[in-house]
Amino acid sequence: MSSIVQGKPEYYSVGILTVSDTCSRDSTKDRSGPVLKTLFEETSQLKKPFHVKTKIVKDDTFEIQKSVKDWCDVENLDLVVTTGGTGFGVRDITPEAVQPLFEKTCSGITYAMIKASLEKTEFAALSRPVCGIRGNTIILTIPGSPKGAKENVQAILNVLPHAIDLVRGESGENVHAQLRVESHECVHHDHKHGDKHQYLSTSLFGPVSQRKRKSPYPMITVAEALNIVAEHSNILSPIKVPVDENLIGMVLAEDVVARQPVPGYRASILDGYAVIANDGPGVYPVIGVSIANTSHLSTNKLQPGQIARITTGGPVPPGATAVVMVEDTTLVRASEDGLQEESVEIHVQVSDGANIREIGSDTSIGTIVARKGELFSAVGGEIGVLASVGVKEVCVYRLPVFGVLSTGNEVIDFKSTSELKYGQIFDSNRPTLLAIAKATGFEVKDFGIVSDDAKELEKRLKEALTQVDVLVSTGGVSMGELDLFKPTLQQSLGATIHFGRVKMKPGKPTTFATLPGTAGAPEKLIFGLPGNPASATVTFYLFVLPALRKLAGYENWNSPILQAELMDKISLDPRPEYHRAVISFDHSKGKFMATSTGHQISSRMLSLRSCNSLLKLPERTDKCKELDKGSVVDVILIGKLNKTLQPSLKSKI
Ligand SMILES: Nc1nc2c(c(=O)[nH]1)N[C@H]1C(S)=C(S)[C@@H](COP(=O)(O)OP(=O)(O)OC[C@H]3O[C@@H](n4cnc5c(N)ncnc54)[C@H](O)[C@@H]3O)O[C@H]1N2
Ligand code: MOO
Ligand SMILES: [Mg+2]
Repeated sequence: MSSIVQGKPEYYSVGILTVSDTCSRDSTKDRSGPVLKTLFEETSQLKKPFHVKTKIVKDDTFEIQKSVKDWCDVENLDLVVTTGGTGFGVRDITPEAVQPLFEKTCSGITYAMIKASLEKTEFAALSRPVCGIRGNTIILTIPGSPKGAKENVQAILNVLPHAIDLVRGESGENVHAQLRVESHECVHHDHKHGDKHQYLSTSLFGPVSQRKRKSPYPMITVAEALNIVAEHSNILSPIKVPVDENLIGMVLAEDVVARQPVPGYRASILDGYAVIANDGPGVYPVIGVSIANTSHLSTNKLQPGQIARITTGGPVPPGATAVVMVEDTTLVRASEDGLQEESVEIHVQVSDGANIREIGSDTSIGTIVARKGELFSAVGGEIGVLASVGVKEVCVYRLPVFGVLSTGNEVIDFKSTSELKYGQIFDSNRPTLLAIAKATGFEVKDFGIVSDDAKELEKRLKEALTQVDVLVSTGGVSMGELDLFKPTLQQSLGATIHFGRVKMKPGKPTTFATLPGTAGAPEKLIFGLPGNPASATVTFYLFVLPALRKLAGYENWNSPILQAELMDKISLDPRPEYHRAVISFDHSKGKFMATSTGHQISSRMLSLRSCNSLLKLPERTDKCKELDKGSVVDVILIGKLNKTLQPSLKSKI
């Protein structure tokens, strides 16, 4: 079987890094970045297209180095161009920050740029560009003025493609070989079924024989990954919405002040008689009625020696100073028809104000009834508070909309067929993530299943990204030749991948990227979760859900952590493990108890059945290979506490 498909890479990837304190504060001030972007993009019509991404950093050595290193080491861009910070100013440190990152210097390119600039102005002598190579990336540091920047790049534009080809390791022979293979259609035959899959992917991102055999993504810790996600999960802008049950799960973006008191009138707390407390016990005529709606108020101001019938919530008639409950009275005389009370005996002495809710005694005018940052919890009380003071609309942070997408040639919608062909598998990730969205109250859009085809994937990702704030894809993020998610993000979408591997089990190849929003829209967050079902679910809870909560303005965006005692011993994994478990509060012991959902292989969907928590287990060491029964571990609560556990239950879960 010839599965090797050749094809020259279709893009030159370029990162333009604007280095400027001013532009980092206000990106609209950046002129050289956009000028360079246009220059490269226009040039792309001449040869292979340049795919350009841009970023702005402060005049800060660490920030400059981090961005350049990410683009070289993680994203493997072909070219990194910094603009700014190459002059004689005190804050100009770009050459000093970048030069230590070079593995080779490119004095010819530096010379060509300076020479071209000097031909325009002698002040070009005051620029200090340095150019070099790191890994497979060429790095140029050029001036910050749009004119100077453009001249510098124009001076070397013709030689750049060839320079990049050489740095990529493409000898002339190689290029010819690629051209030869490109003229053939490259088709892989599935022997079992005779299906044809065109491996367009590999022709976009290079032949499988030249794939990386080590992941270029450093393995970062979960804490580091969470920090990166949090850094990019910026609260969305506020919107005005009606006060109703749809507010559940939203966070207030303003303080809300009561503009009317509760109660708005002096209200009775009991069913009984409005009295003048000083009158004391005795027999009194019932001169009127007040039931809980002013339209039924039929009493004038009470005079001493008079009482009025009243219901709970009824307005206390003027002149009355207290209410006596009906149980503390007896009927003395009824009307002739026997239907009405004419006089009643009051048996008790009450004090002034007894059983009356004064105006504003529950909520006075001017009280802050809800604070900015407050969450409309599932308990619902906050909505009732607003309704009680007649607030009809409030400003809340917009809830993020996220999209869900499964990838994989073998992944089949379980609703589309009941019979799988050899090698196929039902898509369990999408239904799981859609269900989590429902349970957590976030709006989700379903973008279906995409085959392992780079062009299809690119199309679907682009389409999805126009409709969502956060995109969650599963599958295709590891080391296989059809794992196209990362290269598609980087090379076709121009997204920045912030991490591509996390030290955790399950979820090692978890990927997080961002794409700048257009026309002032917020940055789009993109999560590439591993295809294995347990990995996709765990990483959604660990990384995506907190991000959604943070975008929605939650102050506590992480899932709650409890401590629980293990009901059985558990072997440890070489990676820190997020072990699916059921926890329950044991009232006799006064603590949470935890039991495993069984075999934890990442493909086993059943490890999530009944699961309400993830045990945070440490990585295995020579000293500690397992945790004994009775050990206490941190537990991330992801579900409800609705099970009572006995040890014997474990095998039945
Ligand atoms: N050489 C290496 N191979 C793998 C590594 C590695 O480090 N080096 N990592 C392994 C780990 S860990 C994981 S996790 C998986 C992640 O795989 P991908 O994200 O690339 O996902 P796929 O290859 O597309 O699929 C993996 C697995 O999951 C099944 N799958 C995919 N999507 C779904 C779905 N929607 N519903 C149900 N099942 C799904 C798919 O059929 C595969 O069996 O990579 C390891 N490999
Ligand atoms: O890290 Mo992978 O998610 O184990 O199976
Ligand atoms: Mg894979």
